[in-house]
Amino acid sequence: MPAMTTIVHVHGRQVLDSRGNPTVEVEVGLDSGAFASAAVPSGASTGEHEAVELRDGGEAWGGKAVARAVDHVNGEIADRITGLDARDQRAVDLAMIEIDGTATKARLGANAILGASLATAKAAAADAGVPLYRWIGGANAHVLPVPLMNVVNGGAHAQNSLDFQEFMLVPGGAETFSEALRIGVETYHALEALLKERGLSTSVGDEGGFAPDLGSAYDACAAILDAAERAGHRDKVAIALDPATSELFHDGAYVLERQGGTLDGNGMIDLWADLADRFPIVSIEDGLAENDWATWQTLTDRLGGRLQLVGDDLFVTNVEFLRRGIAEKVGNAILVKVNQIGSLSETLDTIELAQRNGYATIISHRSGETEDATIADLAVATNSGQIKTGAPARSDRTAKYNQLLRIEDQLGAQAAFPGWDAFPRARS
Ligand SMILES: C=C(OP(=O)(O)O)C(=O)O
Ligand SMILES: [Mg+2]
Repeated sequence: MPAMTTIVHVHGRQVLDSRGNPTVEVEVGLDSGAFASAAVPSGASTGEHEAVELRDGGEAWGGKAVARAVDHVNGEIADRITGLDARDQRAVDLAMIEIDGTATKARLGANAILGASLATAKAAAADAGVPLYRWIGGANAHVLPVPLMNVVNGGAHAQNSLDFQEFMLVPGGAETFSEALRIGVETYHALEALLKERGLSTSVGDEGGFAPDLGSAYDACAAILDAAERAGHRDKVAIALDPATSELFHDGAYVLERQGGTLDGNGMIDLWADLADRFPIVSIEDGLAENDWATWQTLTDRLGGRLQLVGDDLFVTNVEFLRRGIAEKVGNAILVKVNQIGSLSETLDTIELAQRNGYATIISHRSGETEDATIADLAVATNSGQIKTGAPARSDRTAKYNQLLRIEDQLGAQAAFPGWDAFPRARS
């Protein structure tokens, strides 16, 4: 007899993401009547080795590749997973991976597979009558993440004078998630006032952070600290950077086009060391390019004892790349983006491998997002302790922050918040 959690309905459609580009949304319905949908995010500064999404640049409605992904959801994927038990997440994910038949999900599309994968988990949670974080994480899911809030944007996410992509505020001195969020928004608002006073632009980049024409990374870090000071939170915040340097790496050199100048790998390491000497920096993501593994080793050797060094493009949420990183002592943390690998089960495998090997895990959005807040639940489910989901403004980003506020409220006294403990290397 089929279980009440048998998948009886799978339907995909196009919806818009935060950049106004079409993306995939998938609905999954179960025999019990439980029902859920999930929408898939999309990056701009994508890693070369990410799972392949079927996506066209900017062609709203009728974008041919997204339409193909949707057709695959409504055709092959629906045919294959209808009749499976939604509680068997791995079986559902493996079935889709198998019929795709490629190493990178390029045939059916990582966006088609991920939409069905996440909607399956949400439908199963709905059927069980438990929150998604509890369904995915089980009895011990209780740690709210420290938010790495991207308040100054540059690089591929903005058209300003900053070569580096993200300057994030880290309110690790808070006692709770909601206090951290309050520190974040008050500093964000103070930063806006400060930029206005200096005659700088307060228009924003893709993730809602301001995109002013600041002169350099030094000026961006100083402006964030000035804003924190003005908001009365200077003693409770630190800074995290994501320079996304794969975007800057050309012919073996790092080309800082907007600021002028070119650095080699060791020059980049010197720059990070100098910035970390001058500012309270706790984390640097993609401080070197995705294929510059040898220099990454030097970076980790030099700065890994005192900084969180995060692989995003470097590891692409993929156990194979992370295994290499662990073996070669490269990096000490991994950015986790569900659409880089394309299924929930594989994402959980990567997180588990990282946690077992002492690598910190930061659950992350993409620069192209939707109102889907699954990553908020995923952060609590895995007790990751850190989340990266943009500025505390614009509803594609606040959807995640608001979901974390709900979870904190639901957990009540059970909710834990790691604060600076989430950054053990930066504390030593
Ligand atoms: C969120 C990021 O940007 P994107 O989604 O464009 O890769 C990132 O590089 O960490
Ligand atoms: Mg990144």
